[in-house]
Amino acid sequence: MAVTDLGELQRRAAERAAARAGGTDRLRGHIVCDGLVRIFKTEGVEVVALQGLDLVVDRGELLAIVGASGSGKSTMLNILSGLDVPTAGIAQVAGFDLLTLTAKRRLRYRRKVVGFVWQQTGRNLLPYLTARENVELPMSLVGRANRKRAMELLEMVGVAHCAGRRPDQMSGGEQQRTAVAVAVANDPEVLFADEPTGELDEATAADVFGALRTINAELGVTIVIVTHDHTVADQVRRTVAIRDGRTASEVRRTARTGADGLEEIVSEEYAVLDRTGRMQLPANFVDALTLKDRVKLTLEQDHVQVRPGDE
Ligand SMILES: Nc1ncnc2c1ncn2[C@@H]1O[C@H](COP(=O)(O)OP(=O)(O)OP(=O)(O)O)[C@@H](O)[C@H]1O
Repeated sequence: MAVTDLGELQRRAAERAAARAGGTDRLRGHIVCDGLVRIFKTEGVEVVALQGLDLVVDRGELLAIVGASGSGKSTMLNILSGLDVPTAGIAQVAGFDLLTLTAKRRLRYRRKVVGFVWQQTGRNLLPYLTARENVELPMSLVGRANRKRAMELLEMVGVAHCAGRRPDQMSGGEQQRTAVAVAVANDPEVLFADEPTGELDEATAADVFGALRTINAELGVTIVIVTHDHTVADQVRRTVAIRDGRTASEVRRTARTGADGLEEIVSEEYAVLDRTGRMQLPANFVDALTLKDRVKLTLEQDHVQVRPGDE
């Protein structure tokens, strides 16, 4: 799918999301993490996996979260998916407070409010069911099997031709696109995808990202893709980087009309400023000027200047 479609798809996603929410004023903060802390204790040793992570995702957004191995991505996703409970902080998704969920509400949350796509295709699909039956299964779990809808969803993600095939008769990319259809079978408000393209080559991965973008635009589902693959930034409008259990920076891509009248995509890098005014400089900025220990700050009329401190 041409990346220049991104602006149009995002506009459509926002419209659908607003329709679902009952107005544009209710779009803010579909997912909210505030000062999220998760400490693991093993054999007397404490590991701080999340140390005050802040994140706000609006309704209808398609967002990627990137970070190196060990940065806390899985820990965050486990909390947001209701599998784990944070040590401290705020975690809310679609109005559900994930720190105080009862067992009953947790089940409802996991069955109806959120959908998942995992890296391992085996975790997404049952091997002895066809693609269509796989999509129908979560529907029947809530008593709403609907063959026509299952076919529509398979069509939306571009794998209608696989409806009658079992996973072992499909390619890795087709399986993951089917997994996207399964994940939205019960019309969830939020979809979490954990390394959905981790086992695929680049071209096949692009098809899966295309399927996620279409679902985002057509159904207005808020989508969070978690990955260590930085090329995902080319596939979405907003990419948030996590470092050491904190949100460190983000890249936003916006469509602009250039001087030649053609739409162009512009990428801009942002740092996340927390409530106490802390921010982290991107590693490449620090390296480029060999900044260390102390930097000199000057407040200008409309910006803040950061210089090496030893000048
Ligand atoms: N159950 C656990 N017990 C102890 N430490 C843990 C546990 N889960 C995660 N950690 C630690 O927390 C930190 C963050 O881990 P996490 O799995 O969230 O990172 P990640 O970004 O998802 O990495 P990867 O991309 O390799 O999956 C790591 O230092 C990890 O060793």
